[in-house]
Amino acid sequence: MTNKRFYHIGFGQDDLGSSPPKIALLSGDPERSRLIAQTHLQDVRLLSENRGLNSYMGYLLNGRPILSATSGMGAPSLSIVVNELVQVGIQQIIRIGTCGSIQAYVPVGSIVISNAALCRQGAANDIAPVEYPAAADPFLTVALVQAARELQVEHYIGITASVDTFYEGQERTDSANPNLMRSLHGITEEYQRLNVLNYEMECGTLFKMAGVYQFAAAAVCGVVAQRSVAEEIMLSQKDIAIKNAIATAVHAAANFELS
Ligand SMILES: O=P(O)(O)O[C@H]1O[C@H](CO)[C@@H](O)[C@H]1O
Ligand SMILES: O=c1cc[nH]c(=O)[nH]1
Repeated sequence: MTNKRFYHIGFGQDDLGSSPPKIALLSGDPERSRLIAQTHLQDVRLLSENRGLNSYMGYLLNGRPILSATSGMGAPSLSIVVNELVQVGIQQIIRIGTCGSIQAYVPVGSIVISNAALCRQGAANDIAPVEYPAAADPFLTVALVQAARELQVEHYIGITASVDTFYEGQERTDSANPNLMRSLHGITEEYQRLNVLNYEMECGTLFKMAGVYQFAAAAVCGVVAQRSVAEEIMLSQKDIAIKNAIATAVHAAANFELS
């Protein structure tokens, strides 16, 4: 054990006690990390609030120790947090995110469980070659699917497009930049035809890191936008989408057989 406190996440192994967690729930939004800790964990302890990367330690109902941590938005921030989480002993990471559906049959409010990612992310290229697969851990992913079934949460399993920008990279034109590069015009339709389910901004890099670092990663995202209809976030259904994603991930984390 080392008492090193990691520069970005703001805590170290010594802060995790004698039975440290091996599994982490990782949200983009610090408010989501707090919500998870407050509503789903027992004996919660705030570990750090450094740079908005809030981290909490607590216990699931079955007594399993767990972290609720924050990646921030996008792959560069996620890559720093994940690197440091692995250094404090984390071996399984479930990303709990939000996403935009690009398939008409995947509605707002439902969840997407990613079995792999189309990784169009610069940070991932510092970790592995562009051709390196961005694949979710099959066992952790099955645990998510099982959890969604048991909780009767409407869920879809498939490929997620992970990109670096919310606006240009996801072909949004109703923004400060209406001048999309030619290469991005029609990209959403192309992905639809390739059976990609959704857009978000972290899974691809997370999955590649898992392959290289040898930890298990999976992802569940609540659908908060329906891109076949509109560019906007459907705020009226954001809370239910997130609630569904959190409940599914927490259930899976409790039932997953730890190595
Ligand atoms: O809700 P989170 O987990 O942040 O995930 C999604 O939301 C952010 C964009 O709004 C990006 O980080 C994207 O991946
Ligand atoms: O459309 C969306 C919604 C959430 N997160 C994204 O990256 N895109």
